Amino acid sequence: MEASLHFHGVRIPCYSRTPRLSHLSSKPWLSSVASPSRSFHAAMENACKGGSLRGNSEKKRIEAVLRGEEEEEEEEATESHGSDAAPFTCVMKFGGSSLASAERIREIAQLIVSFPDEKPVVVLSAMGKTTNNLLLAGEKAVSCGVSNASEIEELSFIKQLHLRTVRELGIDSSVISAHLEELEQLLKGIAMMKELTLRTRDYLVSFGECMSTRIFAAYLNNIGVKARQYDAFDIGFITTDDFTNADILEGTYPSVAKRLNDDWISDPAIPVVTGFLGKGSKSCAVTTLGRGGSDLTATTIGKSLGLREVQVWKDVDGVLTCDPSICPDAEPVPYLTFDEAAELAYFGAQVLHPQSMRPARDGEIPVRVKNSYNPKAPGTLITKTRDMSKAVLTSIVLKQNVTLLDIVSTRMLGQVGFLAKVFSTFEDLGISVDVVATSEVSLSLTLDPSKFWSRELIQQELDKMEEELEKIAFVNLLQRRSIISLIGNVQYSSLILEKAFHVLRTNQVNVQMISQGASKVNISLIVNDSEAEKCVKALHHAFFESDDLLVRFFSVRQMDLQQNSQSHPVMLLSGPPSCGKTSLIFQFAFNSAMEEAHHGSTNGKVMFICNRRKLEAKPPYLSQGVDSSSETFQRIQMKYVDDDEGIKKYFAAFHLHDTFPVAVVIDDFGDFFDERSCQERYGNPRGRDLAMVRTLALCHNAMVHANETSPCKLLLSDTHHGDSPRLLFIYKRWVTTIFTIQGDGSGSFVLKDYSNSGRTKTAKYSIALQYLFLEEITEASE
Ligand SMILES: Nc1ncnc2c1ncn2[C@@H]1O[C@H](COP(=O)(O)OP(=O)(O)O)[C@@H](O)[C@H]1O
Ligand SMILES: N[C@@H](CC(=O)OP(=O)(O)O)C(=O)O
Repeated sequence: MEASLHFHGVRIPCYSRTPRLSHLSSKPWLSSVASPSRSFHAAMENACKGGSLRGNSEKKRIEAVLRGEEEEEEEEATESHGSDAAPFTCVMKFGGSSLASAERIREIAQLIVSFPDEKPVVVLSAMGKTTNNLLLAGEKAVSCGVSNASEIEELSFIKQLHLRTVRELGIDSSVISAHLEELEQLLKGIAMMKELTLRTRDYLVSFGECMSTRIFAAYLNNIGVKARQYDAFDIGFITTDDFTNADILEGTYPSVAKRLNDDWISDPAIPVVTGFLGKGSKSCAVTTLGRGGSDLTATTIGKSLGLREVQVWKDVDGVLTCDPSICPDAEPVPYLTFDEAAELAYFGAQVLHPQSMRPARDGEIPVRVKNSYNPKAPGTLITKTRDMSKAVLTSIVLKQNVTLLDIVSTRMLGQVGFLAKVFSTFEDLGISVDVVATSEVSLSLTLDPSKFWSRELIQQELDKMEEELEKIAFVNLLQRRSIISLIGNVQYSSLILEKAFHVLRTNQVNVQMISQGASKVNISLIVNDSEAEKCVKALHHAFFESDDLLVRFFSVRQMDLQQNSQSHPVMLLSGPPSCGKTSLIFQFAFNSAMEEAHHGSTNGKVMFICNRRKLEAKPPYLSQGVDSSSETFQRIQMKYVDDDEGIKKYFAAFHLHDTFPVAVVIDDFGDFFDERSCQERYGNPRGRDLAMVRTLALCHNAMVHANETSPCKLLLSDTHHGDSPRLLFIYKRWVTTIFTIQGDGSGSFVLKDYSNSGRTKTAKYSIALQYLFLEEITEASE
């Protein structure tokens, strides 16, 4: 008899945040992508003297703003921000890695079309490595001389890439030819001026996004998907004037909403918007939002339109447990909160822009990080809250080349205002601080080496800072340090730290500073740069890669559930009566099913074989935090059998299955073998042993067969009544891993795993109030 466990499914949170358009303009705001004069003079005038904005419509708007007509426009825009018409459903942002060639552009266009229910706003970065090439070209132009500017290698790369792409996509090259010409003129201008100001640098890099969006919109139109290109600086992205690192200003939200909504209403077309770019509120020049800033463009549009979701399409399966270039085995993190994602990005994970979570958090717009190379992978969903009860460690992030500062007050203990003085010095010098640990008279902190990845702290700034601080304190500046951030549930900080310090001690690394932020999601450890990567690898291995079978018996955060090594296909859990074995193996089944769900498998099932009567009399206790309405339960198939024949039948037909379960769990395996009937069947006083051995051999063969196709584990539980597991000698032949349970005399139980060579892992747990409580996990050398 086979049955499925039926629980109520989890409802996916639905954010119905329809923008309200109460006051629709009858006069459509016609989009204008007219090119200004593309001459050298125009380019330099724009970049160097303050123009920087392409298009007459833009100039008119700026004049209107300067004439004080801005408020009226903002008011109108605010009204339009809140209407009931909802032309758009989501933002789809594609980074440079997703747009590296004509072939990739075709795939992305198909990907967009493959979601017929979505009405997206598309946000694009520059193609491939174009931004880097533009920056390099600009730097070379400073010193190469005007006559050589056209020959700059990176300019040729950019031209070749874009011209080849339009040719291969069958688009008229006129969509980008004016930009390519202007770009060359601009580089000549830089060569003539022999300088590259931050303002010019922003204007220079803006060509990347301006061209990619024009190509993409033209291609969509070519394949019959109506699209309209937008330069962000043309549709209301107003920023501070911090060139290379500008901040979005509040006025952006209503302006962008109005422009996109109005255009849609007058002439529906998929908007294709430049990521990364804005317009300085004072200078009216093109600004950029810091490297990787298209993510911020995407979430800003999401908030501005109150959309259901922002999708950020990358070249990885979501936010990973670590930078894959350091840990190739890094795994996707299925769920994150905005706080975790922001902390992760701020502390150096290149996958998201550090500021990009702010609009999403403010507007409560879920962000989904997906892989454009592998759209079926579930990716990472970032929301305001998630179930943290299961979360221990989410991800490990490394930020290198950090400066550590030890500051000790020169005055007596208890000096009032010491910290205030120190921080006002940083404020005066415009230096931002990352990690802080303090006592009343001393302070250790790290300085942000590159404010949002664009600005390096230069030696003069450090000297000045030292000089100022030495007026009130002894200062010790330590460079080339790294911050290792452990992002996770700081409620389990003792557990995290215990494990982390064990790893660091084993690797003979001394931690120079440690800080647990108020964010409740981050513990930062400071180590020497030279040791940092080694530490991160070891920590990642310990937290995410270790073959930690023991944790599978308890409620754990999804990411702790790494694929078990195939060296443990058959396992036995042996313990005394009433020690919670059924609960432990049920949790194991649940965790295996959950892992399948998070790996995106649709058909991964777990088979739970047991005696129905016994299960109903003593149902398993779930660990606290396991959601009993979870859809994961539907992946667990119950198979009720009465005796060993039932088990044998199941495994005898195992090879006939098209797909195999990811795990088979058998509760109270030994109890299925009745002494007397086995003796009669085999005509042998040791009939029961014989029956068990034969069934185990069958089980083992079935596992070997299944594992040739896909990973499949078998977990048996059995009861022992003494110090050693009953019939251990029989099991030993067929079972690869044995877990034993013993009472510890104080009401708790101790579960031991001997499978890690040289080390014994022990989990202490108890059963109270109908829950299974994991008290601690310890590891000791044998
Ligand atoms: N924790 C992490 N999770 C995912 N990716 C990371 C992480 N840390 C660093 N990365 C790197 O970030 C890259 C994805 O970001 P990015 O290159 O900016 O994508 P795109 O160009 O599509 O915007 C990945 O290729 C990966 O190498
Ligand atoms: N093109 C810009 C902006 C951006 O967001 O790029 P990407 O999404 O490819 O990281 C950069 O390289 O910084």
